Amino acid sequence: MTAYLISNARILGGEAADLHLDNGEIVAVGKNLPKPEGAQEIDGTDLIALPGLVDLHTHLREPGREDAETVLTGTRAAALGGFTGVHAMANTDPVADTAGVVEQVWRLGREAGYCDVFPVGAVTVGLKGTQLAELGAMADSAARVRVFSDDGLCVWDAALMRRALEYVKAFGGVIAQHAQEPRLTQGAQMNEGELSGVLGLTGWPSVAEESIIARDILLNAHVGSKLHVCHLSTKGSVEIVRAAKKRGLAVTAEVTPHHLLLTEEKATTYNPVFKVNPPLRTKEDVEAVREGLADGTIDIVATDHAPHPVEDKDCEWSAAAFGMLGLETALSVVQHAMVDTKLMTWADVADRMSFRPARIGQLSGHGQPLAAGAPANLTLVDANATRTIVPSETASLSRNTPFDGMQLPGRVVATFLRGEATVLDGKLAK
Ligand SMILES: NC(=O)N[C@@H](CC(=O)O)C(=O)O
Ligand SMILES: [Zn+2]
Ligand SMILES: [Zn+2]
Repeated sequence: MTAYLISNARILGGEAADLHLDNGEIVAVGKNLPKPEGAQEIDGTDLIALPGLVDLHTHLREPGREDAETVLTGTRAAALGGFTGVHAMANTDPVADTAGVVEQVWRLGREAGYCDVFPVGAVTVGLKGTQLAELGAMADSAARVRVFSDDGLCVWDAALMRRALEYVKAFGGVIAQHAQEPRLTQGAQMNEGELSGVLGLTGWPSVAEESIIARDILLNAHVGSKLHVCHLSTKGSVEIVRAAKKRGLAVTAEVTPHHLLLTEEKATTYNPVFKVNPPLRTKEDVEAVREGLADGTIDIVATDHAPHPVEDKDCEWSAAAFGMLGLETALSVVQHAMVDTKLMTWADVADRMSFRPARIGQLSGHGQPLAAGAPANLTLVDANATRTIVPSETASLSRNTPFDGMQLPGRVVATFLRGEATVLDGKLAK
């Protein structure tokens, strides 16, 4: 295995230091480290060293929709985005609701070798919302599942949600809820408001999200388990989570890069690339989720990378699939929305995109400080670079990025997974 000496990189955007990687670990971090024999040198001057990013919410589509994405292509996109660990959502075909399927996804990740893949287990059999899946068997499998979600669909039955929370408590698992009251969002196409009226698209009220979040926080307080809120998107949701945390109630929450940057006005284009679940909201909501992420009310950024093939997006708005790509643009969007606006530091970025998601996912080898003895999972970022997003340049099998043509700051220069380069010079290294 190649050893690396990365010289003069700014650790978490702070002071510059050298990093010596060997045998899958960070051997040393310090000033003027001697060059170890045979080590490959990387000039880290002006680059920021971050712990390998961890995504709690990725759709890799395999098994079942290999026309949209595979574990291989999705983890290549992840590595290019600076990630060393991704949680693969369960809404595949077959659904990841058994030990067999989660082990298959986990193994495909190991074989691909670009990024560790941590399968999320379905909460209910077939995502049907009626019967609990084999949560314990998935937890005990080789994939060691700790995060469970019916994402794409809400576990709307309160009794079932309660039982799921109770069940995972035994092994410290977490239920990640896609908070969407289904009766309030029937046929919904975009955010509910003045604009949805003007455009003639069925609206998706904020309260459909907020009512489930409030209910689940109370349910979880009753059970004493772990609740995580997926892709929170409204000002009201931020306020509910903030109030709950103030009361000492256990809840964690995520926001996507696109909800930190884009607003419902994108729907005026009628271009379904902007159609997503939950929908893009208002400027006021964007400000609130930014503030919530900055003050720690929202724990993490999660991409909700949701690849869809051209035929599911190249159609009229109401017929198109919900979802956007996110892995390769996440860090740039967060830099643009949060760092360049001075709302967060790079240390905060490390916290929200690596330390905390790893903690919520209960990963031992990821989300650790860049210090001697830690697994060498890290990424080097050139924050001074700018790039124009070109859909055809993605490593993903799909092209549905909402940032097409946008100029965004920052570029991932290198990514290391247990000391092995997955990305070098901004390109896949293997
Ligand atoms: N976010 C989306 O719009 N779509 C996701 C499902 C989801 O995250 O709810 C998908 O699987 O395509
Ligand atoms: Zn979802
Ligand atoms: Zn999702």
